[in-house]
Amino acid sequence: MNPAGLLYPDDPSIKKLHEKLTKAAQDFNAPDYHLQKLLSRPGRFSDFSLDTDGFFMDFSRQRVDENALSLLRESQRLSNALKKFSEMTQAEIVNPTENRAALHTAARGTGPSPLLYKEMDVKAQMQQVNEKIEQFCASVHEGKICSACGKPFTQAVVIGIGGSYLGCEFVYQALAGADRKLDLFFLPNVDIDNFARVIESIDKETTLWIVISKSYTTTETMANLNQVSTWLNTMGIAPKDHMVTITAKGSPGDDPDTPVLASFYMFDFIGGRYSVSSAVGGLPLSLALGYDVFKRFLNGCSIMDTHVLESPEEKNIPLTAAMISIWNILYMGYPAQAIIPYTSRLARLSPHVQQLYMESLGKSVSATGQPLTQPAGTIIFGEPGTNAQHSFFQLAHQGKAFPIDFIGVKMPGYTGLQAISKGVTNHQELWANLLAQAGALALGRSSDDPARNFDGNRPSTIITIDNLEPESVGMLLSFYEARTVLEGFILGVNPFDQFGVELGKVMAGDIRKEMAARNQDPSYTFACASQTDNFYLNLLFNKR
Ligand SMILES: O=P(O)(O)OC[C@H]1O[C@H](O)[C@H](O)[C@@H](O)[C@@H]1O
Repeated sequence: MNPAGLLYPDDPSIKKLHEKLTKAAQDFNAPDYHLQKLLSRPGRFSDFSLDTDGFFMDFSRQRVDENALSLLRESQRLSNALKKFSEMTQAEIVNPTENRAALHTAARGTGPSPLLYKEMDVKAQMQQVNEKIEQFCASVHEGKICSACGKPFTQAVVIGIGGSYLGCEFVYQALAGADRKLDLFFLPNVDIDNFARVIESIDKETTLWIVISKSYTTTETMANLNQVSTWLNTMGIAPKDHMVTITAKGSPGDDPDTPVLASFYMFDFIGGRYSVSSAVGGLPLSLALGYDVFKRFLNGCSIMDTHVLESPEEKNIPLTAAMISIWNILYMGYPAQAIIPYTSRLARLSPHVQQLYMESLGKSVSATGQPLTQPAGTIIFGEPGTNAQHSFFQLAHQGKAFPIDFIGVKMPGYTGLQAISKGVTNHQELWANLLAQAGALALGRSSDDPARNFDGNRPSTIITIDNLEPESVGMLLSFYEARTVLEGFILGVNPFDQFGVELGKVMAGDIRKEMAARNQDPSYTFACASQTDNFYLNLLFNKR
């Protein structure tokens, strides 16, 4: 696989293109390139918006023009990004540092059938897992599988962290309406107050615990598993009667000698942050919302995957979003990107994309280990609108500028009684604000009073989806996944490894040993800890 990309220009044509893009960005310093001017050009809106199957993206308020876009498309071609995306769906090794394929797209049926990888029929294996999920959930919903005291399960708690919870939590919050079958809670953090909050919210007699960990070695998840098991035992409930596991084949959790109600496989060729369409999302979402809802969600993901595979460059929505993101980071110099969904049901989208994007693209070397010309990635953050407007939008309008993805939903989830305030419904008020913010950021407004002056020229994209049905949410999730992967391929980095998270874990292990030694021997003085750690360990143990 050719790893060359904009940040690893191991190719004279890419080097040259990088220079052209740098020069093209300089044009935007001229007054004629202010968004006020760009937006008044005929055809700006229609030429700078795309749609597919109810998913609409308007990038007319991004600081790009045809010249910049055509250069960015060249970067796609020189790095073979779309070709690599297609190879990814066909089980090619796109994760070279771990010598693995990345087959999250196969989990929703995208790619050839049969799809062979390391002598395994990937889709058939996934189908088996999904059938098991369907049967298990039906038995729980019918009360055939029930709690130790014979009552039906009414709640479930996911014990998992990072990719083993964030995507699932996002989709659950997006889709959970009044007709949910079970309430879902999440226990990601090793923080004991996370545990305390969960047990305050559940009925211990009717709660199913879902342990999700690909490696089954993640410290936080294992500590929480131990905490929950110890707690259940003291309540007289055998953990095995209230627990299921989702883990990789051959992990320490894939152990027939430690029985649980049921266990489901996740696969090593699907990374945690890409895993919500596997059993990681499949089991909790099917328990909470029904297996049919999960299938419809997968269908939405697949519609977007197919759009990426089949659309030409100029019509390809995730590709265009990836190119604009690269443009904003590398050439326009913006320090961060915000995701602002105008619906509280998408409140956990930005935390999910934070992991998806920052863990995938926060790299300092190319896919083959060569130093990059500059570190890759950017900071992603976000809150739902209009809340965000009343918190950090001052900075967006007059302080350091950053591009924003505004996300609007045509139909809200709640369709009951809607009061009218100032002549509009709450949902319409939400939309009035979304449109106003994108307009105000782009156009600005001049004032003689410098404190009240708005320069404008601040970029944003508006994305709209039809509703909060599973298909629409699936398309949104898959859009951000594809955007992230394509961005990685264009830059020349590996979007599927995450070695950057390891050092902190190793150092936590050393500190943990110091703590354990003190727990064993109260006179132990943290002999092996650094001067600084010594201070904090004394603080913790002496509770000063
Ligand atoms: O599923 P697990 O093996 O428990 O991993 C959970 C998470 O922890 C790791 O540190 C990684 O940073 C994440 O990518 C991963 O999703």
